Amino acid sequence: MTVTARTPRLIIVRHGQTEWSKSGQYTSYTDLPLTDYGVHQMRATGRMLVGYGVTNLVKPAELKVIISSPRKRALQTRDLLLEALPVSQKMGIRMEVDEDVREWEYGNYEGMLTEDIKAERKKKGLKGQDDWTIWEFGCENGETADNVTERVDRLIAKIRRYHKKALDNNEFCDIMVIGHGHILRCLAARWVGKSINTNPQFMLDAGGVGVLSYQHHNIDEPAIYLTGAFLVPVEEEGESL
Ligand SMILES: O=C(COP(=O)(O)O)[C@@H](O)[C@H](O)[C@H](O)[C@H](O)COP(=O)(O)O
Repeated sequence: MTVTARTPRLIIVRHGQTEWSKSGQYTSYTDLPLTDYGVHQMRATGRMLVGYGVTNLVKPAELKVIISSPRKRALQTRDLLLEALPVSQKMGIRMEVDEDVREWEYGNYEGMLTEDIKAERKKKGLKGQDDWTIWEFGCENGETADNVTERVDRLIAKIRRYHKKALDNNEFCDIMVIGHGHILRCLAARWVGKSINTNPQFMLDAGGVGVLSYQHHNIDEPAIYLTGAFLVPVEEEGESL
């Protein structure tokens, strides 16, 4: 009997807590490490996320690629997520670092809080004072929504190539992207073809995990999982527990 491999998934992980994710300061290129709590968070998340236990979301052999932001907080998160796995299981995972996963470039707003950005814009008489959002107005001397859309779409195209190959060959293919608050919310929006020029209204705390996939086992029907049923996939019904 041929087993149908589970529909490919994209696991998105925002890095664990940093001093600035805690305070709400915008952090793009500033290369902060995780706080002690952030380290604890991602170790605990790793034990839940990857392994061969019945409650693990991702089985190491099915995790084909991890694509990380080049920032220290993302790479540290990746290492902590995999820390409990034996080397032999880590070796089968392709590790990539991709500039397209770096955080939205905040330009003048690096290190600032939302309320300070609004005050600054008011002082300068810029559009979007009380109602500034990064989605609509972007950042002074930083990236616009269009800039970010271009690189997120390039990233999605790469992921879809891996996923399509797996679907064509009936192979399992989970991919994990480890990045940042804004870039991953953009990724989720673009995954289902939505514009990011308006706030996509997704929440993703530091240390948060989300799952994107495809409906009906069809690469042309990308979708976002709303529930945790992926923890006990129906495909595993026949497996001994
Ligand atoms: O800097 C951010 C994300 O980068 P990272 O910590 O590397 O994931 C932002 O998301 C900030 O955390 C920002 O302060 C936050 O988005 C506040 O937004 P809002 O609640 O809409 O004012």
